[in-house]
Amino acid sequence: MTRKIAVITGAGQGIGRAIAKELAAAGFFVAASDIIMAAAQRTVSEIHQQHHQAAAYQANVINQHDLRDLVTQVVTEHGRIDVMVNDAGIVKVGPIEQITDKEVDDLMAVNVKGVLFGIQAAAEFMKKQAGGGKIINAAGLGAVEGMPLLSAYSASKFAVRGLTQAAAKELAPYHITVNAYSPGIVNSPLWDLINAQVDKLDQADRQKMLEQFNDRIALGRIEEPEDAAKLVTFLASEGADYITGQTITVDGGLHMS
Ligand SMILES: NC(=O)c1ccc[n+]([C@@H]2O[C@H](COP(=O)([O-])OP(=O)(O)OC[C@H]3O[C@@H](n4cnc5c(N)ncnc54)[C@H](O)[C@@H]3O)[C@@H](O)[C@H]2O)c1
Repeated sequence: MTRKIAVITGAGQGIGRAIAKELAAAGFFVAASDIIMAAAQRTVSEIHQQHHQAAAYQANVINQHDLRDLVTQVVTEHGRIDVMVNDAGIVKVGPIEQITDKEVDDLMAVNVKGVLFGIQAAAEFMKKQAGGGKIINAAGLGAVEGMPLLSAYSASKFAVRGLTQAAAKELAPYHITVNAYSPGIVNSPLWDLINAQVDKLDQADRQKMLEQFNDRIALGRIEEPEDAAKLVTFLASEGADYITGQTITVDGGLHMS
């Protein structure tokens, strides 16, 4: 059987890195991309140390042509693309009245346009190949529940749900499934960044922020990147062939639908 090919954005650290390693361990060739090439290369070294297959690529997801070039290069080198994981994302914490025009633009560019451009780049090739493909997007708690002090971030993640549903309907005739994974509070550099931003808030806002998370994780522990990566690996597998348009929560019971 030929090896399946997976492309991952934001693979340099955190959840994206865990996804890259899990998919490689599951037998995929992994194209690990990140805006920071050295970070993508570190992930690839770790995959090679485990005797699995991967290569590093540089791509900034806010640029449509970067994602087109990335997927084109992978398809040129490996003949196809079976899975596209649009993981890259950023966050901004703060009171709604203080969010700047630029911060909103940055959030929307990475979290929304980055996912849209990734879907476009993958769909172009998946439509033409036998067997279609699987597109998997990063959502998050902010995609299922609007959160105070994370308003623009929540808006960007709600948009990912909308994109996931629209693309799933549009691409279904081509045997392409589109789903999203929705982690909770993950032990990753992004969460460290949220904590650093929370520390700068005034006392009342800090309290508001912490109350929405504290004691809410039913399983009683913070999420590890591997917890989310295992869901993505399932969504990338044949076991998920009949699942599309879904935003699936993996958060230890933080949000219950
Ligand atoms: N950490 C959490 O608690 C959490 C919770 C829910 C959802 N998420 C989502 O999961 C995804 C990954 O989160 P994480 O915690 O691993 O974040 P992270 O900050 O640890 O890692 C994100 C990676 O994306 C890369 N990146 C950032 N901007 C980019 C760009 N423009 N182009 C390409 N790469 C870029 C970074 O270099 C980094 O390697 C994000 O979409 C995030 O919103 C995270």
